[in-house]
Amino acid sequence: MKFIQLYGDRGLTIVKGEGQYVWDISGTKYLDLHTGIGVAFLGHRNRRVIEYLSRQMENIMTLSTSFSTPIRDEMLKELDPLKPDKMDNIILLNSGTEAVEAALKTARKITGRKKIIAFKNSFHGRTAGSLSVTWNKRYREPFEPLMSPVQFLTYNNIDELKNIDEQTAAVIVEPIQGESGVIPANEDFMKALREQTQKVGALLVVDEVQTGFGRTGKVWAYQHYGIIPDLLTAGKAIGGGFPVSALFLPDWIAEKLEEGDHGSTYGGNPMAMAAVTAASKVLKEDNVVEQASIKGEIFKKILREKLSDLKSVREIRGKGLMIGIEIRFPPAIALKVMQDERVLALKAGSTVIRFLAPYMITQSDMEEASNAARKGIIETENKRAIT
Ligand SMILES: Cc1ncc(COP(=O)(O)O)c(C=O)c1O
Repeated sequence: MKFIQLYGDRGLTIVKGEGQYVWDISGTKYLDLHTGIGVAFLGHRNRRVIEYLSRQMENIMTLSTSFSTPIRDEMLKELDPLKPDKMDNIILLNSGTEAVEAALKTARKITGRKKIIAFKNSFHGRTAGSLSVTWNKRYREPFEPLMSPVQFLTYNNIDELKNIDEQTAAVIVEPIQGESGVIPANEDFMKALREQTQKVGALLVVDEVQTGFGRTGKVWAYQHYGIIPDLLTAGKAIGGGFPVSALFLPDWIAEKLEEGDHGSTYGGNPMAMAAVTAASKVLKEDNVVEQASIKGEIFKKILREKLSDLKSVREIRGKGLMIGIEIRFPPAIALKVMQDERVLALKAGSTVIRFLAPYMITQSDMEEASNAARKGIIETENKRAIT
């Protein structure tokens, strides 16, 4: 049997993770700012998550949501203070792309309209619906025709928002575009987007699969913008390492959904609910959101101190602990050098080194990551013969 490699192979065999670190098979320790593409924001093997998952495993591991079970009530109670504004309802699924599918289907059903608007450079997943609203043609075109009509507008361009009209069911937006290069939305743009969607009766879906659950220094990244969306998708960090995603909805939308409108065999399984319960407790008890905000500023400052003199560094940006270093070249060489220096990071877009750091990252970790990035970028410059 062979394993089909659909992601680039990093050439490492990892055998253990703890907090912000992972170890390879030879016992070498790495600072992990890759975190399974942003999943381990609460650290590897978070104690609370292990405690809740272990306890749940002793009771029951699988149960259809047709049956109630105590962990569901506990999860709802723990999530309540964290829920997005006015969104009292949740549908649990298993991956980010599934949450996006659920959002798009819900928008079409609620509005009775077909057209979806997304943005250039967006990434929302790789199943048919979410792929339809993902910008990169390389991911999308081999599988067309997909869901339609879909129109892509320019991110952060207020003029183009006039394309959102009475035919539009929903607009889906990442508050910070993650996969395409850690690109934050502007506040004016998000406000205008909220205004225009409200004006024409289109739903505003914020895709917070990557930005959500504290990473950007707010529980939800839309909270940086003084707006309230209609639907919110979450994934990655919300299960503390366990695969789970969610669609959050307000009453007025949830009331219109009926049995059979959506579903998933594994969605809302007891293990996932135990994981979300534990993750929600950690977020509150450990002041994760505040830590992400403060540490993000420190990390950016250290990165700027260590990297700003390099000719190929264009910008260091991001919110909280979602940080990108834009360079003038593809980041592959730099990422390899960093890995050799025992720091794992990931690429975003075609020229960005991305850090999705866990909240327990320390200042000395940040120094180490910045030093590794410096070495990686200098090596890239040398190989490209920049003077
Ligand atoms: C904003 C956003 N939406 C959706 C997805 C898809 O999530 P998943 O890979 O869990 O399906 C991602 C994954 O990176 C993402 O960043």
